[in-house]
Amino acid sequence: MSPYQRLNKHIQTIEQHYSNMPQFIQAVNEVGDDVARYIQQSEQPHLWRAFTVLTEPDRIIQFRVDWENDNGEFQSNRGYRVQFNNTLGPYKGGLRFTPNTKIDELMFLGFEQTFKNSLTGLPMGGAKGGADFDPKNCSESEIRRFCQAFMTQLAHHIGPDKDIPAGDIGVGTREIGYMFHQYKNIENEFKGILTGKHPTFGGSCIREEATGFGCVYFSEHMLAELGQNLNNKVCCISGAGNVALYTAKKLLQRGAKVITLSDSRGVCYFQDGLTDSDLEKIIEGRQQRKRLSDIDEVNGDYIKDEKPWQYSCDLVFPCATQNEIDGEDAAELIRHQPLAVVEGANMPCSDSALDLFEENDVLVGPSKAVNAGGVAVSGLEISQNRSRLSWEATHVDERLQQIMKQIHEQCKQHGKKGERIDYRQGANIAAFLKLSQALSFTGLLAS
Ligand SMILES: NC(=O)C1=CN([C@@H]2O[C@H](COP(=O)(O)OP(=O)(O)OC[C@H]3O[C@@H](n4cnc5c(N)ncnc54)[C@H](OP(=O)(O)O)[C@@H]3O)[C@@H](O)[C@H]2O)C=CC1
Ligand SMILES: O=C(O)CCC(=O)C(=O)O
Repeated sequence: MSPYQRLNKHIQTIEQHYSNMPQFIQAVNEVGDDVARYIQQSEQPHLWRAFTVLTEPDRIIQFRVDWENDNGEFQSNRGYRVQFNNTLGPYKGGLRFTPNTKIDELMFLGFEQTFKNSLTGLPMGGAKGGADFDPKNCSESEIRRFCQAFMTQLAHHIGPDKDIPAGDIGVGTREIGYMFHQYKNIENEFKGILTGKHPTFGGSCIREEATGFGCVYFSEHMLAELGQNLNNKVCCISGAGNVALYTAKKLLQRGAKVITLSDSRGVCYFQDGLTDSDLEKIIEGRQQRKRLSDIDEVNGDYIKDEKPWQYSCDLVFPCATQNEIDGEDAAELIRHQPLAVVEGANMPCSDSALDLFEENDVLVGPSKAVNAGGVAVSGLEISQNRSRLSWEATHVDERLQQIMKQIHEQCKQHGKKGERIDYRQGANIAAFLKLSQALSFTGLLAS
């Protein structure tokens, strides 16, 4: 059997074994296509074994989270941590609190995180976790009690040399603060067991902004390859959370025009462009846990049940959630011939959307490269915690810019297809080669 056939057989095994995990299979297939082609073209058959290791999680942890609501009633939720792969360093990746959080989602995110973290060049393995908890329907005290109960269980499984979680959807600086405090209470130790902490107690400057800022830095490198820049570019952003808002902030600083933000209920359209003052109000509203539709006095029109993909724009920044651009949305976007889709969220484009973008020559910046700035600054937070230092914001931002530049370089190096750069292939192969090289020294690849 050729290595290519063995690899395909392995993908089939994954599809059978994890048949109830469509998002995980989607992510594995997406990387697997590029890896299989690379193995065949480079005639390095031994590498297929690395892919089999990298597609099985090291560990899946599930626990019950019991917490008390404001009526004094006990509630139970499911908490998870998928420790996907620690070849390059301690497990690292965010925690997500949404009512729909399930293992499938965390498996795909842990798998992607392993590849993403490898691209940063920092010593971090990949993981993802969370709970099927809905902070939107809870009071602040209930959220705090949930975070404490969640950490009481998670604390058994994490540590500065073991696994260092951070935030993701539904988990921001405030929730990280509640969980960090609980860990201290349990262990009586001030340890860097979470990143995304507030800078007053060990968090890194710029971590909150890092994912969004990093997306924009990456998009600037993509545009530079086309001899263009961000000035006056019309941009559609989805989402109105951490990634979306700091993407918007940096885009405004660069002279771009942002015409949309959105949430799970609709889109806010800014015909004349989002202003700094609109953005400040939205960031403030978010801190008060307000919905986008409830934030008054901004110059945008909120349109219920609509997505941002109907508007003509130069750049598309999906920054909300996975598979938020399906084939139909992609067809709608293509009508306006955008220059690029820059994936701020993890895996925001469905397979059919990606196929359509490729057929129509729309560049796609893949999430594992584009949004790696967040986890990269988390990596810098770990370094600061280890050395008991706090770096200035300008220093962290410079490091972030360097890291995004070198991620773009890796995509370019491994993604060249004639005159064009296939960023997805570039990111997948660069990450795979780094991981497989490290794995080759562990003895696990011996055949
Ligand atoms: N935070 C980080 O540092 C990083 C985040 N990411 C990824 O970026 C994406 C956004 O995360 P983040 O900004 O942190 O999360 P937040 O919780 O801060 O914001 C999420 C935003 O997305 C919207 N949203 C969530 N689900 C849906 C949906 N099904 N349809 C439409 N909109 C939706 C939310 O709207 P609503 O309020 O209505 O639910 C909200 O506006 C995720 O894919 C995450 O994994 C990637 C790298 C790092
Ligand atoms: O900062 C981190 O550790 C997590 C970031 C994250 O969850 C992601 O990159 O998707």
